[in-house]
Amino acid sequence: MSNDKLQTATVTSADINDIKLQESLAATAAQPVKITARDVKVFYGDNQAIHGIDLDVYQNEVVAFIGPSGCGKSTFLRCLNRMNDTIDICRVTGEIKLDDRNIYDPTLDVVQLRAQVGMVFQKPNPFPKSIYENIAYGPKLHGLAEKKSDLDDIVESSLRRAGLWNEVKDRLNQPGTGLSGGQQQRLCIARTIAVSPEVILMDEPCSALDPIATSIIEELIDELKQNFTIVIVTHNMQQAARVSDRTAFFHLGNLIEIGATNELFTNPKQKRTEDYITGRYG
Ligand SMILES: Nc1ncnc2c1ncn2[C@@H]1O[C@H](COP(=O)(O)OP(=O)(O)OP(=O)(O)O)[C@@H](O)[C@H]1O
Repeated sequence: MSNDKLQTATVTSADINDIKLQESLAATAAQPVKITARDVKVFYGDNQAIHGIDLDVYQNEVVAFIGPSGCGKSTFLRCLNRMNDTIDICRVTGEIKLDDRNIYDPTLDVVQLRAQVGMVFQKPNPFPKSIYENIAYGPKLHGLAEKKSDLDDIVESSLRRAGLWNEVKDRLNQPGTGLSGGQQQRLCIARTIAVSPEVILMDEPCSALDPIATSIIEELIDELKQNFTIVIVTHNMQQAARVSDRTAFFHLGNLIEIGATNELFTNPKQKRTEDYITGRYG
């Protein structure tokens, strides 16, 4: 929480200037809706963590979720690929659609959904396998490669797209866990990309990384949005300002405001948003 406070007070005009607002707004408006969430509520046992959220995510945009600790950012993010299913006491109501498909449809294949809507976690979590196998595992599971050469191609292209190929091409058989933290996180991004997702969810993907590794991931996010829709939870408002087209501010399980990132940071519509971004609470 104190971390929040440190970071909230210092979104500078330089950060804001980094945002290509006009481009991103035009791009966003022109894109179809990829994810539709309506009246989403989440309960952990008797405790309601999310209170009826409505939100659209457009194709090929980057949306950042910000808000104080415990406001429900991760909980809502995990709804988008049914990761909350893995928590016994968690119950989700409302409707979430990926394109036109209700992802809570009981006949839906959840493993397939999580390939379509991949996830990168706070702490890099490579499998205890080689770099090659970390990437190849998903495509093998989903039957995406018929021959070894197809698999090799997927491994190479995924590592290239995650900006890691040149650093690991000569050590593909070494353990993924032997890479640096930033490299491990890019390996996890490559692993996500390898099964051809449409959406990538990132839950504080840089919080365990140093500033250099963080800036590499942020640049990568900018490239990935050419091909993917990205939703990122971040505690770091400068990061939200740098990487996202739109920002959603959450508070106490409610979505208070969502808008173009520089609008939200420079001219928030809600008092609670303003108080948060100016560091009045964290
Ligand atoms: N597995 C769980 N079991 C029970 N309650 C949970 C669980 N995960 C989250 N919660 C509760 O749900 C609420 C929202 O938590 P969540 O982690 O989604 O917030 P957050 O905004 O992502 O927080 P942070 O920024 O600290 O990660 C909190 O009250 C939290 O205690």
